[in-house]
Amino acid sequence: MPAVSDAEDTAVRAKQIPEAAVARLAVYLRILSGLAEQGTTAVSSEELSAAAGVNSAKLRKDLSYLGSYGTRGVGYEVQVLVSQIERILGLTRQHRVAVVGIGNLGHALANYGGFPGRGFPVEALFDLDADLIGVPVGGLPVSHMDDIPRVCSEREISVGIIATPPTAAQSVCDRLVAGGVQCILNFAPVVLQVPAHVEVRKVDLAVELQILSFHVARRADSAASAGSAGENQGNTGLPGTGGSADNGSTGGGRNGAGTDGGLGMVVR
Ligand SMILES: NC(=O)c1ccc[n+]([C@@H]2O[C@H](COP(=O)([O-])OP(=O)(O)OC[C@H]3O[C@@H](n4cnc5c(N)ncnc54)[C@H](O)[C@@H]3O)[C@@H](O)[C@H]2O)c1
Repeated sequence: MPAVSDAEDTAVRAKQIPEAAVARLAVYLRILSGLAEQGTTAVSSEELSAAAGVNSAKLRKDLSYLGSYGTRGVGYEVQVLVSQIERILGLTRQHRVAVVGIGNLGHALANYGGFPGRGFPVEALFDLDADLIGVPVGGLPVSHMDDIPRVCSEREISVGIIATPPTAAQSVCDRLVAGGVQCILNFAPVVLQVPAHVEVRKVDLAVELQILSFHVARRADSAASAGSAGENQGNTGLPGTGGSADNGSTGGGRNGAGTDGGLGMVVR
């Protein structure tokens, strides 16, 4: 039987990982990278799960998708885990990013210094406002949106961030795809049509707020019903049942690595 290569093994494992676990792996990676920078060489599942805000059983399950089970009494080797997560998330190479729509949000994204260190250098900015073209934002001059296909192709951009009004988003998306962009992060509140080989993630902050609202309402309802049950049953004032440990979607502590890994992302 032919030997299975590392790349094939990673591809097989990657297919088995649920979307929610992928988001949590990104959170573990951020924590582990911080530990590695501090010179920490090993971490226990309890330490890592507490830092990520998930329970340790879920953490161990997530890491088992990588084939990583840790060593009893020692825990996980930080650097090994970093490499495994980077490989499964496809972070062993840089992903060049273009931001389209350099308004309020686009300015913030272009000026944010946290992307390059995580493997996502911002290499191109686009808008159609004549006052913005050629003006540097975050050290990079803004190009005209008509140049998206050419510039993205020349600079080998693989991720496009759309921060335009919703009416412009599809035409911007089409230009990004024409320029060879394979992943699109869409902040505009609109559903995009893309070819099958292109991945889209939609960031809808209003949806996130509505989910938070749902949990606050559910907590209040649970507290009210626990209160009335307490009155009826001579309850001694034990805490109500409101607010499960989950964040209401697919796992993680309320403040920790839930579906969106704390990134506020929702799949289109
Ligand atoms: N600002 C926020 O906090 C926020 C939060 C959530 C979602 N959003 C969404 O993000 C998007 C951007 O929001 P904003 O507040 O930055 O808007 P904005 O109006 O400040 O900026 C939009 C920018 O897009 C440019 N633009 C318009 N048409 C374009 C085109 N065809 N090609 C290239 N650029 C084009 C405009 O010139 C402008 O510079 C909107 O869809 C908004 O709904 C914004």
